[in-house]
Amino acid sequence: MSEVLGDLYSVIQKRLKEMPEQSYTASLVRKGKHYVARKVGEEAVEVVTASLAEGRERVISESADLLYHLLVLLALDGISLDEVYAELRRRMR
Ligand SMILES: N=c1c2ncn([C@@H]3O[C@H](COP(=O)(O)OP(=O)(O)OP(=O)(O)O)[C@@H](O)[C@H]3O)c2ncn1[C@@H]1O[C@H](COP(=O)(O)O)[C@@H](O)[C@H]1O
Repeated sequence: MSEVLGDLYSVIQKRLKEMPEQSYTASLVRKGKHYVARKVGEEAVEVVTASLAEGRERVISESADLLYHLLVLLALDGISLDEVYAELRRRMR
């Protein structure tokens, strides 16, 4: 699981560096950090809606969207996944 997130984060970092024309990540980031942050909020709401009313396949799909957009926001903030994992580890009891 964490390996998938780490691999995706690496791809996102590469897209931010190279900003290829056909990349969704690059097109998202060109719209600005406020736009990316708003997308994270929208995707979170979509997870909630799916969980309450749309069934497990939708929850899985919307959760993937949320994780992807969160990783883009973290990358824009220069926050590594290791920092987030370390915080989770610190809280673990
Ligand atoms: N994991 C994802 C991923 N998850 C979701 N999405 C995109 O997020 C969008 C979410 O759908 P929405 O309806 O909310 O948004 P939209 O209307 O398409 O777009 P907006 O105009 O609202 O931004 C879809 O366009 C999805 O394609 C993703 N786009 C890319 N990736 C991965 O990110 C990496 C880099 O991708 P590129 O930047 O496209 O090369 C690759 O490994 C991709 O597989």
